[in-house]
Amino acid sequence: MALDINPSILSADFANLESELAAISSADSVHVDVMDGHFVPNLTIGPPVVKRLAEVAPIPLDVHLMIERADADAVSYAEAGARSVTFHAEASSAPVRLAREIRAAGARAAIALRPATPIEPYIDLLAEFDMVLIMTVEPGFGGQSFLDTMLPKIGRTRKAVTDAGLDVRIQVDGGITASTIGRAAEAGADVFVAGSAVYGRDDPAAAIESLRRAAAIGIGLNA
Ligand SMILES: O=C(CO)[C@H](O)[C@H](O)COP(=O)(O)O
Ligand SMILES: [Fe+2]
Repeated sequence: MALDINPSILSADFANLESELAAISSADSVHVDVMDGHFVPNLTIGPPVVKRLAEVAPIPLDVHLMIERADADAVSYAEAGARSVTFHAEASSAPVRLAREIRAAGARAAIALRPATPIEPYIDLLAEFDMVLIMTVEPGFGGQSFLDTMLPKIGRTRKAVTDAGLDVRIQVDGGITASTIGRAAEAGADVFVAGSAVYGRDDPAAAIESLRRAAAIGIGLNA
């Protein structure tokens, strides 16, 4: 099973994003947190900045939308060049239609669940998605502690994906460090977002490698 490490630029230096992207070129994708100040109490960037990031990034963009107007605005991030566009289940009134629109615009579609949102209502929709994001903190800010209480939900999601024979990635986001990533991998996650555990370190490339090793150990591989 491939294990992807996606550093979050939420913890990067926003005045030097091009060099911050170059520093994580050994990662699988760069995680871009889009916040609108309504769905979450924080405000970041929008489509024009995402478009420029896609033009200069050495690796693909994994865009995580924490926006209220997901149904209206998500497609513009696919058009801006994101490889994958993740919208929140709580923000969409028509998640199947929106996933199809994102895919039709050329990106992968993913659905995110806040900690209090169960996976069960979405199990029958999984074939419409390329990835599910299980939030392991309340969305809005970097640097929070990993919620171990999300491990059973990761496990139930892995079981549903396996039982249905689907090729759907399971991403975790929030509080991922070399100490927590193994538990998330063991529970069934295979795409790991890490902000402060990469950009909060002196050597982001070394931090990515130690996350890779710890994730592999979590699923019993000797990396
Ligand atoms: O979506 C997010 C917050 O809502 C971020 O991607 C996440 O918090 C990354 O930061 P850290 O690894 O420091 O927890
Ligand atoms: Fe995120």
